[in-house]
This record gives sequence, structure tokens and C-alpha cells, in this order.
Amino acid sequence: MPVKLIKPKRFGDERGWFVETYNADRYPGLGIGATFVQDNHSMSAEVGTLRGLHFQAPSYGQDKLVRCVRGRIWDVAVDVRKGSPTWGQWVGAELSAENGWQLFVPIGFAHGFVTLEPNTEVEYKCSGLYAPGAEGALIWNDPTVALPWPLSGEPVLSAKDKIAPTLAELDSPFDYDGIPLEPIDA
Ligand SMILES: Cc1cn([C@H]2C[C@H](O)[C@@H](COP(=O)(O)OP(=O)(O)O[C@H]3O[C@@H](C)C(=O)[C@@H](O)[C@H]3O)O2)c(=O)[nH]c1=O
Repeated sequence: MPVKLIKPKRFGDERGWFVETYNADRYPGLGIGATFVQDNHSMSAEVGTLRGLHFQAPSYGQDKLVRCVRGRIWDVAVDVRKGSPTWGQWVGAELSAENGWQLFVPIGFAHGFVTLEPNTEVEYKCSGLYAPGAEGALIWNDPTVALPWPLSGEPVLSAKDKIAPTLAELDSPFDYDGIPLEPIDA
């Protein structure tokens, strides 16, 4: 499945608004045919907290449907499929509680985000269960990928994210599946 940016329709009225954040009938029509089995929610206290770039290896791969429910993030999916013509290329978008946008990050991509506001909360659906033994990572500041992180200093990182391998060092567990990388709006 391709990377997708989804801009769900909000129905506003005098009380506020309503939005469907996932619909098993409609989302497959947007190219998101994943069956989600786990929902995650994280809060990052400081601006500039960077989580990523993460993936789980097959057969524990995870498609992720990501949204920001408080504050603002820059969210990114990096193509780490071996043999991909777009290996090391990426799709990024600003997701916020205000815009309600979602990024669909398919299996074969490393995922990460940086927070742009304090106390930012992110929720995402995953098509695979957490499998700590299958976790893999790519270093956030890989020189080949050269992500334009919107940071005004050093990021706040977990100990594990500080020592992730570079793209050149990464023994990617994913093979190219023929699906092009396109920053497509659903
Ligand atoms: C990811 C995960 C973590 N944990 C636990 C392990 C650890 O004690 C604590 C924090 O884990 P981490 O440091 O891995 O959390 P974090 O750095 O937020 O990891 C997440 O980053 C984003 C970018 C992703 O794409 C996710 O798939 C996941 O890798 O939560 C679970 O119990 N279940 C889970 O699914």
C-alpha cells in the first residue's frame, strides 16, 4: 500500500465538530486496506521531542495510521525497502490537532515525528502487534536521507534512538513491493 495523506472531513455545528477518524468500509477505498489490531497514544512534553525512525521487521510489520490529537507534529515516512527506486526517499506532513490530518505509513517504511508544541499527543492505529524483538530503526539524522526536521536545536531523543544505524549500515528486512512512493492525498 502507498503512503497517503488523509484529510478527513469534519462536520461542524454549533456544538463543535464531528469526524470519522477511521471507517473500515471507506478507508480501503482510499488505499488503506490494513486491518488494525493495536492503537497507540504517546505524549511528548517538550517541543523538539523526536521519536523515530522506527519499524518492525516481517512478519511483525506494521502499517500505521497516524494523527495528532493535541499540539502539532512533523510526521515522516522513509522508504527502507531494499531495491526500491525511491530507497531513502520520504514523505512528510505537518499533522496537528487543529487540521486533523492523518498520515498512512505502510510496512516497508521507517516512521518518525518531531513535536512542534509542548505536551503534544499522537495516536496511531497499527496493523501488527508490538513485537519488541522485531523492532528496527534508522538514525533520525542520516546524511543520505537528510530529513528537513523543523528543529531549532538538538532534539530530545530516547537512548535507543541515539544509536540507531544509518541507511548505509541498515540491513533492511523489507523488499521492494513495486508500489511507488508518491505523496498522494487520499
Ligand atoms: C511501541 C511500543 C512501546 N511499548 C513500551 C516499550 C517502552 O517501555 C515504552 C516506550 O517505547 P518506545 O521508546 O519504543 O516508544 P516510541 O519511541 O514512542 O516508539 C514509537 O515510535 C513511533 C515513531 C512509532 O512509529 C511506533 O511504532 C513506536 O516505534 O513503551 C509498548 O508497550 N508497546 C508498544 O507498542
